[in-house]
Amino acid sequence: MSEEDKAMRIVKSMNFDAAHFLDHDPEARPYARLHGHSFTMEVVIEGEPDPEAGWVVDFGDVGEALQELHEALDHRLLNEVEGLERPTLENICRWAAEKLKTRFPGLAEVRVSRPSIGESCVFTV
Ligand SMILES: Nc1nc2c(c(=O)[nH]1)N=C([C@H](O)[C@H](O)COP(=O)(O)OP(=O)(O)OP(=O)(O)O)CN2
Ligand SMILES: [Zn+2]
Repeated sequence: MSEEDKAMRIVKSMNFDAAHFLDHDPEARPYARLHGHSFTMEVVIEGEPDPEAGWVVDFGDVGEALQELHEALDHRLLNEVEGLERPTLENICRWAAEKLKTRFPGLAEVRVSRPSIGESCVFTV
């Protein structure tokens, strides 16, 4: 593998706690009832490090963008967040990718997990 084939990826994460319900199948599943989780969101940005700065993207800029998402999600009822009416892990990944991809053209993945119950989704953008 040549140097050009090697990709550099940076990862930044944030945690949030939120409530939701998934009521498309209210008869069969307990999660149609309102309940909450602790979530972790990770964003992966790929690119060549800028030769002067030595970084792909400043973690400070990624942190600012994640702080905006944190504000939109933390301690919210996710079903009430615009665009997240069916708040599965899959849809939270897509929602976050839509918010981030213009600002970070190198956005490669969004991962959202519920570490305490071992569930996660990885969206390759
Ligand atoms: N593919 C997906 N499947 C499920 C999702 C999802 O986002 N993507 N989400 C859920 C619910 O959020 C559910 O609350 C997850 O909890 P569960 O797996 O049931 O685990 P818990 O520990 O919270 O539930 P207990 O019943 O207390 O064990 C379901 N599926
Ligand atoms: Zn749930």
